[in-house]
Amino acid sequence: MTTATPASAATATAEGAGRATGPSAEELDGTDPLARFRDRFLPADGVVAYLDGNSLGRPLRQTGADFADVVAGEWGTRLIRSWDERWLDLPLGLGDRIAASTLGAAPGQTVVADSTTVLLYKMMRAAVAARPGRTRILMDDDNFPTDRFIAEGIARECGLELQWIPVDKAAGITIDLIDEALTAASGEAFGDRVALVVLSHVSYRSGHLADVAAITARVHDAGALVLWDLCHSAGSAPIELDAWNVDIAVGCTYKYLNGGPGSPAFAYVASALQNELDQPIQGWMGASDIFAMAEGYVPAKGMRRFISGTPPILGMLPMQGMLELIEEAGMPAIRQKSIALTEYTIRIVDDLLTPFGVQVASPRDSGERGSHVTIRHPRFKAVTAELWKRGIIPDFRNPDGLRLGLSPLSTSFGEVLVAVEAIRDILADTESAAEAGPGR
Ligand SMILES: Cc1ncc(COP(=O)(O)O)c(C=O)c1O
Ligand SMILES: Nc1c(O)cccc1C(=O)C[C@H](N)C(=O)O
Repeated sequence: MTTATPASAATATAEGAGRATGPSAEELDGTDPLARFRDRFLPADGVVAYLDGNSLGRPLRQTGADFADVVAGEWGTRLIRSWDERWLDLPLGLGDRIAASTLGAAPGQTVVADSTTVLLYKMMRAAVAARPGRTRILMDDDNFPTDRFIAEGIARECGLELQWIPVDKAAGITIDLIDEALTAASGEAFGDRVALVVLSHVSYRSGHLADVAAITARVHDAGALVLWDLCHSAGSAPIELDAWNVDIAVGCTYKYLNGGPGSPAFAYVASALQNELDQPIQGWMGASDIFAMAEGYVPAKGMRRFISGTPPILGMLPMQGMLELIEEAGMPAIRQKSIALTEYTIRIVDDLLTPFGVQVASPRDSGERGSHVTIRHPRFKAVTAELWKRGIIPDFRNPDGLRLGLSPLSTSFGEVLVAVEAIRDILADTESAAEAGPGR
């Protein structure tokens, strides 16, 4: 049976908390201009607080019906004709829609295809080949494992060096760190050994938000290309790829774009660079004339060349519903809600959890923070397991980080309060159990 939605269940317990330093969860939910969107998501049985939309966004209520329509219509009735009628254009059409609503990018520069990992490989491999003679890839040492592993593989495959940028886990990636790394990679001119720099816009661990425009400009001063991983920012933080002069970006669609488990990723390549990049997985769907069945691969002009095989059309369905919500709400309002959620989270963590020795690992300045707040405590692995039993779902990241993921369109302030109060109670219980000693 489906119980109350997380938002309403959580709001009921919000009374009073946090009043000393700011509005309560109940007041914040009551005045939230985006509150109406919460009801557009499917309620989850037994879940009282879902704070993991930065790993897997929630499904929309409409998603089941959208699938049924496609199965009966485009697939079931139009059958193979749907490729000509809509599907062949979908990777680029949907890419343009993501670009307009969330990436600050003009049409013709974004494609939806493959997993994030595969697109990262294709883009990194193409980028290093476009800077012949340069021998290094630079990447921060706290980047997400898949980014690191792909770069390690490409370095091995192409005989390049992978130079790690050592990041301060709290301060994230800064312009000073980039300057130091590029200086260390200089031969005759600033950073002239570097082919490609790969960074994440929002750190999956700390939630630190990088200054993309400034860092990109610095990388360009060195004559290198930059690839930004947007997994943790697309749909939750403002992005202006064209204005920031970004070369290449890749992001997933199952977090804040709510595309569902394994939904295909997107890649952006600035127009001026597209025909210079040769991607390594040369499949027929990226060829200049798909149905010519010709001998020899000739890449399509523009973004189509980054497609390899048949695109996962069904996997592109749920995100289309979510893009409608994002278009309706607008990214400025989404960012405002994200900031309000993370500020409230930090306020009540300070109020309720610092007495237990919990530390905030995310930046305290909202201008430097994405949409999740990571808090640290040595007992958080066990605390997370207990929270999950109670229907409160954040996630744990080694060695001691509990991530509170706040999805602006689906998370309520009440959910945050319920979670933080539960963390306090569990820490208090385990502390008193420890004091009582063994045998209790
Ligand atoms: C920064 C970042 N890059 C990449 C990925 C994942 O890649 P894939 O979608 O291929 O699993 C994630 C999350 O899973 C991520 O957080
Ligand atoms: N992509 C994931 C998956 O397939 C299973 C479990 C979790 C994930 C995640 O998204 C992890 C996430 N990117 C992270 O930031 O840790």
